[in-house]
Amino acid sequence: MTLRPPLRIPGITEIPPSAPGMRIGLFGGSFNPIHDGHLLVMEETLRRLELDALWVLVTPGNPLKNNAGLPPLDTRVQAARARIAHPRIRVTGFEAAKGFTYSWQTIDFLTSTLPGRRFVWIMGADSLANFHRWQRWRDIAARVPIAVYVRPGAARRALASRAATMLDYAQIDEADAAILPLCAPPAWIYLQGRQSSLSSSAIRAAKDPN
Ligand SMILES: Nc1ncnc2c1ncn2[C@@H]1O[C@H](COP(=O)(O)OP(=O)(O)OP(=O)(O)O)[C@@H](O)[C@H]1O
Ligand SMILES: O=C(O)c1ccc[n+]([C@@H]2O[C@H](COP(=O)([O-])O)[C@@H](O)[C@H]2O)c1
Repeated sequence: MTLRPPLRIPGITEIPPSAPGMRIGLFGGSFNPIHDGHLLVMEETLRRLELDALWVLVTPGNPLKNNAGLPPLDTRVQAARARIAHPRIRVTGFEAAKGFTYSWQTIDFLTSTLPGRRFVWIMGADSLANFHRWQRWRDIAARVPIAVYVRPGAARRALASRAATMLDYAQIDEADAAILPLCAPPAWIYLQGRQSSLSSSAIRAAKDPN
């Protein structure tokens, strides 16, 4: 297992409270910076998957991205908290405290140490398009249901992707979104709905055109 040096920051890297039976969405991201597209995905998945909680997992660094220039974890966590005013959403950087690099590590840890929770991994359609490049992506799909939210410009690539094709048999109907957290994995859903064309990279480029 690849580990980073653990980074514990009080108030930033704790795991949110939970109880058996809770339906908990896990929404990982760099959030550099957080924007309304992220908030849209959170609102829609909370409502349509009938989640009790949504944990925003601010990553210490996406292993497939060049993370030079990525602001510190606590800066991104605090900025996300400042933008989110929802009683069921918690923002945490706990992956850093565990030294995790890959999402399978996070999912393996949460599902084994917090039994009985109904975890669902949430991602935008652009992430599904690259999901087959994630380390142990098949293990992730075998461990938790996955909700994919539509993103402008990514739909075709996402639905034709290697992961979507290989998991075709496990896709459930959009109308059944509310039962996704109860489904035995592999199970995934593609959610259409309100869309946002915002991206963190466009926001960064607008701020610093050089
Ligand atoms: N506008 C959007 N619509 C749907 N999903 C989104 C949108 N923006 C981000 N996401 C999803 O949110 C998660 C976190 O994304 P991330 O923090 O990398 O933002 P980003 O805007 O994609 O950043 P960047 O442009 O730097 O790649 C990912 O699963 C991504 O697919
Ligand atoms: O585990 C992997 O191999 C992996 C590869 C790419 C992205 N991820 C995770 O996907 C989430 C979205 O990342 P990002 O940078 O697109 O916001 C975040 O939680 C990353 O850690 C995970």
